[in-house]
Amino acid sequence: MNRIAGNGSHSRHNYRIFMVINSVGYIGILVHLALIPVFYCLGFPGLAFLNIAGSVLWIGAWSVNHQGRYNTAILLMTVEVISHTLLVVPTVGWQAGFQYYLFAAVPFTLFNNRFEGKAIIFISIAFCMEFLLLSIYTSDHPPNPSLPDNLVKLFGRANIVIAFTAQGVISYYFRLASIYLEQELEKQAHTDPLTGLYNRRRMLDFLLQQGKLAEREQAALSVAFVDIDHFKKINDNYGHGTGDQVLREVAEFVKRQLRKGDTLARWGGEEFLLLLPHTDLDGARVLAEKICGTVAEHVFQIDGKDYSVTLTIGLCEHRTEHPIEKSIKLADIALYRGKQAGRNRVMCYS
Ligand SMILES: Nc1nc2c(ncn2[C@@H]2O[C@H](COP(=O)(O)OP(=O)(O)OP(=O)(O)O)[C@@H](O)[C@H]2O)c(=O)[nH]1
Repeated sequence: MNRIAGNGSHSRHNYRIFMVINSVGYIGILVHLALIPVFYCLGFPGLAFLNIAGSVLWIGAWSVNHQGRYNTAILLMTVEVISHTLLVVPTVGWQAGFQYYLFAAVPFTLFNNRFEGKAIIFISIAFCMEFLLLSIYTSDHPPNPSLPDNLVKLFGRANIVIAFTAQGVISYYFRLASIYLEQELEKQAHTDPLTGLYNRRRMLDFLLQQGKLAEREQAALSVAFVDIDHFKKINDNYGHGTGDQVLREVAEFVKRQLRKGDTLARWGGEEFLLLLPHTDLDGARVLAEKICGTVAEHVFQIDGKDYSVTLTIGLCEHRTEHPIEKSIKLADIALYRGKQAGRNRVMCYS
């Protein structure tokens, strides 16, 4: 179980499971506690006792949920709903509507990630069979004669409202979970997992967008390749893990020096691409010099050891009569020339 121990908090993945059990748990506890005196006063001590047992199970489920034992909580709640409806519906009658809780129980059990495939189908069919059997054996019978008609109607309507509320709570958290997963997938498709920067695919979208915008507004736009010098040596001398960490640290360090509208992406390997809207070549050069200088002076601390790196930056101002792909190529040529000229420098394409 993926629980963050110690402070009673739950990992984001399990948070929704925790919340749905917690919310449904409050409903279950309140309803069962409220029904104890009701059934007792109506002369059904057996049903009052059943609600005491039900309350104990719901409180138990609520409590184990707070300990991070979500599957146990779901199991306790499911057992309670099945046995409770099985005993109450034949006693008070179909019209009192206690069978509606079986509808909410089906999606609820699907939250239990221990159940898969066949188990889910079996459990769903079991709920359906119970509902059908209760319908066959009780729906044609009049309500229990010891219960006043008005009370049976009140039970029937209250149970519909409560079962719908429980269903709503469960659906709401299902929805949150699926929205969260969609966002996660989208983020993963656009993000470089090592540095957390945009990946090449997303950067291409930005480049095309900004290229069109620059053309429409006749605004300046610059692109720059930022490349770590002799990065292979870092890998060879200190290992791939340190190389990864250097990549992360450099990415973070460069990102901190950018303006809000600038975009930095990992283009591949030890190479980053920088997109600078509303920036002409002079402005881009000033920024690139600053980045180059600060990185060269900075000491990166990784696992208690000091590392220094330098960058070579190849710059190009985008000309709107060309496609943006051409500017990327020209910035790459500038980078190559910078490397040839001795590295640790900014080279502009001219
Ligand atoms: N640790 C790590 N290394 C990577 C990653 N991606 C690429 N590399 C390494 O980066 C190195 C790039 O080497 P080269 O292309 O020769 O460039 P360089 O050593 O930086 O030399 P110059 O760019 O010419 O200064 C290779 O050794 C790749 O294996 C990565 O994600 N993590």
